[in-house]
Amino acid sequence: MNQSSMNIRIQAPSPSLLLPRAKVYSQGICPCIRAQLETCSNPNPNLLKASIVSRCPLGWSKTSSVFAEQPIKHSTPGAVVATSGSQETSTPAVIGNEKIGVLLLNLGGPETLDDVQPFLFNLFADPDIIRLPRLFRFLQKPLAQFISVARSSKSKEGYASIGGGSPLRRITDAQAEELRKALCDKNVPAKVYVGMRYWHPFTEEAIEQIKRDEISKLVVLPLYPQFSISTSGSSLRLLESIFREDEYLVNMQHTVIPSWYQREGYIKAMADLIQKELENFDCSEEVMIFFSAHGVPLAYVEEAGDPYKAEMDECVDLIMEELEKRRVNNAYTLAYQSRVGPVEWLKPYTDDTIIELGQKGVKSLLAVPISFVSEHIETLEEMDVEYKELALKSGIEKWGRVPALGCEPTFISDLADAVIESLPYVGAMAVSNLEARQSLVPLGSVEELLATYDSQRRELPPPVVVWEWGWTKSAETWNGRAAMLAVLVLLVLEVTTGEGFLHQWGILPLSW
Ligand SMILES: C=CC1=C(C)c2cc3[nH]c(cc4nc(cc5[nH]c(cc1n2)c(C)c5CCC(=O)O)C(CCC(=O)O)=C4C)c(C)c3C=C
Ligand SMILES: [Fe+2]
Repeated sequence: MNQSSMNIRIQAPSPSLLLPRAKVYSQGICPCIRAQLETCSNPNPNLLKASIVSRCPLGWSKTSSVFAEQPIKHSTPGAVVATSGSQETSTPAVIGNEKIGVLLLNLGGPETLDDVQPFLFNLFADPDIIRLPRLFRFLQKPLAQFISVARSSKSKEGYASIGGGSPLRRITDAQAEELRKALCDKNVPAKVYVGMRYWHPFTEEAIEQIKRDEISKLVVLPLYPQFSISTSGSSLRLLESIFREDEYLVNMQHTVIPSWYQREGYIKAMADLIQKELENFDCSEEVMIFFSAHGVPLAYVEEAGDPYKAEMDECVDLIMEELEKRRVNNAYTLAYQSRVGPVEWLKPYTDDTIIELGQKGVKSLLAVPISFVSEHIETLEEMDVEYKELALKSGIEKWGRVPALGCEPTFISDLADAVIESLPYVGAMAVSNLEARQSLVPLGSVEELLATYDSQRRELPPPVVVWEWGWTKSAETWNGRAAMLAVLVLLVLEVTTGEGFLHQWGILPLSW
């Protein structure tokens, strides 16, 4: 299922989070569809706009006109009453009667080595990372405990080598502050919050602060350029469950930006970084530009319909088009890194590709981390140490790496524009008045979005070792499941008691 097919689904609004489609506000409206829209009787023209724009045969892209027809009612320059400061202390930003908030969603990372195992537990306890068959959902936490304990020594080594913890919180906080300043400069004072999925500050903590600050309009912005069920999808699902159960939140005006990899500012910022890094090579035109994205298990894409790969391919094409406009015509390739466990992940794998490129005689490689906008363990350790070493062993003579975007000003300014452009789309989950509901455009929901990609929410082949022993498609029988259950119970007992026949026989893996 690709992005276009997602957009053409026009459904009755469900009482849920409101999702403007990223393409609507990033690409504007092309002349060839304007006529169609004018005659369109669809009650929710923005969804139609989005679908047509994404397939526009003219390849027409961004103009600033798309929202000119729908002025931001609450954004009155000069009506600024207060600006925001840090998450804990400041007065929320107010425009007119509205207090605007932006919630940045991210993964989170362990800040110390002691945090590594509980962080991994949170990650593996997420049903969007390991989705168990309904019958075995009760095993999610014991299994997460088992895997996190088994994997933590390997992970700790990685975090130790990058200074004893993840830099993610520090960088995300800095991005939040820069975004706040950029919004303020654009006359949209807002308070910016950080909500992490697996470590502090948890999404729940950010939401509590948002309530304390009495934010009245919230823009939810996952810090992942491309959408994946396992990243933005997981955070949005969590957020939706929090919203559904909370009287204040259910009535709060909000909107979500599900992905933004195609925004002009982001693409230009990536192209700037690549161009700058190419200058460090003697023969820059001979350098292979090597995009390396975090992988996901293949089943996410092939069975659950995760748009991640399609969005990644499109993102790389857009960056290369931008570079070509600047007369940078280097060869390029895309591969996927950081797989966990033995199931098949998106291919080609980064390590295999590096070896192949070396065999083909490529001498200079510029690695570009593409799925994430901060430095993290997988750029600082996996790319800068492991892949560099592999490349040099494989015959590549010169290795370079593009830094992650971090607080790069063009990028932050574009995020601020994305927030501002989404403001006309805010609406509440629980709008009882039908007329009011229809004025909220476009109406969508996390459920709708996820359902489009991940319609039956089937179990996914989990990315960890345990599953290889039996929870494969062919083993979806009662017998297979019963056998797995027995194995799992034994494993859980082994981990919790530290004793058992697997330890005695040396069968229990030492690391994951
Ligand atoms: C777009 C980015 C990411 C996708 C997609 C993603 C999927 C995914 N990840 C795991 C397992 C692990 N991820 C870990 C760390 C980690 N993952 C991402 C991003 C994506 N993950 C980031 C930025 C980080 C690093 C955070 C930091 O601390 O700096 C880890 C822990 C590290 C390790 O032990 O290797 C695991 C485990 C799965 C299974 C998955 C898809 C199903
Ligand atoms: Fe990951």
